[in-house]
Amino acid sequence: MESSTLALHTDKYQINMMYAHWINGSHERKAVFETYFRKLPFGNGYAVFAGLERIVEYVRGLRFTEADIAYLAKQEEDYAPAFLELLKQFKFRGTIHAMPEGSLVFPNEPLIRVEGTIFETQLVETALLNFMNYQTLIATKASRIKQVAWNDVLMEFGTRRAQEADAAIWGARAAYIAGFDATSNMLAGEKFGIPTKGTHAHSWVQIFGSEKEAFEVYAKALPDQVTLLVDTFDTLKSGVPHAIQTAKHLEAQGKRMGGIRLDSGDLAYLSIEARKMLDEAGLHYVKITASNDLDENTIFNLKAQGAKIDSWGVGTQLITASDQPSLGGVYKLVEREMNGKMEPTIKISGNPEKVTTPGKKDVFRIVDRQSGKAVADYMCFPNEEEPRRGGRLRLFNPLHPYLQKYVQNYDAVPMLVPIFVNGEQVYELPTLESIREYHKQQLSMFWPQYLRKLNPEIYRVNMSQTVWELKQKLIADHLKEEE
Ligand SMILES: Nc1ncnc2c1ncn2[C@@H]1O[C@H](COP(=O)(O)OP(=O)(O)OP(=O)(O)O)[C@@H](O)[C@H]1O
Ligand SMILES: O=P(O)(O)OC[C@H]1O[C@H](OP(=O)(O)OP(=O)(O)O)[C@H](O)[C@@H]1O
Ligand SMILES: O=C(O)c1cccnc1
Repeated sequence: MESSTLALHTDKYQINMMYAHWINGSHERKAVFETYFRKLPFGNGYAVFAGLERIVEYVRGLRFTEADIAYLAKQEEDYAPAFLELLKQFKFRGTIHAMPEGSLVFPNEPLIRVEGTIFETQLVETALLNFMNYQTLIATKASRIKQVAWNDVLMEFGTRRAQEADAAIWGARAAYIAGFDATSNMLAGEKFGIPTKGTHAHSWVQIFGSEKEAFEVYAKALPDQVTLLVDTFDTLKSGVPHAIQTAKHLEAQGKRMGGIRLDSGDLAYLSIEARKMLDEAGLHYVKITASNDLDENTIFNLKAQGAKIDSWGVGTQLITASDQPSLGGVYKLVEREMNGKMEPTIKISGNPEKVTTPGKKDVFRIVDRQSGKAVADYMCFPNEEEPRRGGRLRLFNPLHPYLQKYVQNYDAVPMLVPIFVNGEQVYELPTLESIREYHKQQLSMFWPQYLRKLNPEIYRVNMSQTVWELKQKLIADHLKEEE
């Protein structure tokens, strides 16, 4: 999909608010929004931030086409022609900061910060959340799978089960960021340069008179990359013996068969038996691939059972993040222009978790210089000097003040980097390979207790005393107003 056609990829209420602001004359007022999520997905200890490349493409191409304008005019008679004329001229002129893709990220810290007129900042909310929430979710799921698969080969096979084409393609990219090695989706391969891999389907075997013939024909056509699916009839009695025969024929031509794929039955038992048969035939180099509704739990269990599987094809469970199919990232107003001056703003809620943290904030990752490990993420206002100077920092939990800790001798790594400044893109999009590399480095900066899949330790995300006090003050002001 062309990014320039995405201007209407927004909720109607955004356009209505833009219109009402325009009618009211308030559309040029400045605003600052921050995106964050409140709860980590899958009970994981971290999330893997993804979606920025798509966001950059979207913002760069954000224009209303003639067709968009005509559609809006037809949709709402209320929209005045002069408003539609303004939309025709629309270009995003704001400033965006975001975490780099592949960053490990945590609840309640800004991942993207958008500054600009209320007109433009309101418009982009829906699409930004759509891209960030999906891609971050899939990258996080993929990261959990990578954790259990270690150095085995991981192939993303999800396209047929993905929630439509964009999800398949951007999901394949998110999985690759988090450590998958390849995708079966050729368009994702072409678009992003992700390595592609594939075996063959049951239909390949079924269309021939025999499994043996099917294997031979396939190996003849693709002698340098053949992985044969051995479970169409009977894995151990027919599939593996036929695959061994084909491998021997290839050997006679000086070629090596790549592997076999198991796609049903007890994958632990079958892989152990198949490995024995292959080894006995001297085919130590032939790899075993497994697929069939795999996820991090089945892979972990199969490994615990001693399965002899070298490579995993993972589809449905990954691409649909089936155990938690959405990430609840939100986009909240934290500062507004009032009488020509910027001031913090808060949203109060009956649910304490939903009370926002006012003011435009920076996020620093506090990294202990001695160990090189991350200690906490620290949110403070742009004018707060402490972390920038490397001064002694107090990390405290406002709800449990005795849980405090002082840190010094640290590096404060700014996590929100400038992407657009006054509408100009200032961020050079990294290559996918360097994003993967950066993600690996990120993982190495965390102690294992934050990374483990089951019951991970909670990593600290702290706010400065000043941020906390402002939040309390705005809550108190609000209560006074209510009296
Ligand atoms: N040894 C094992 N331990 C735990 N889970 C396994 C083991 N072997 C296979 N599985 C998983 O169990 C599930 C089996 O699903 P299912 O019963 O649908 O497969 P099947 O009947 O073998 O094959 P088919 O897909 O042809 O129906 C899959 O998710 C598979 O990955
Ligand atoms: O199981 P997933 O993790 O989604 O991996 C992709 C699956 O897609 C293919 O089968 P297909 O879906 O065509 O049929 P099947 O599942 O009935 O074998 C393949 O054989 C895998 O089993
Ligand atoms: O290449 C494969 O084996 C493959 C690709 C997509 C889905 N299932 C299997």
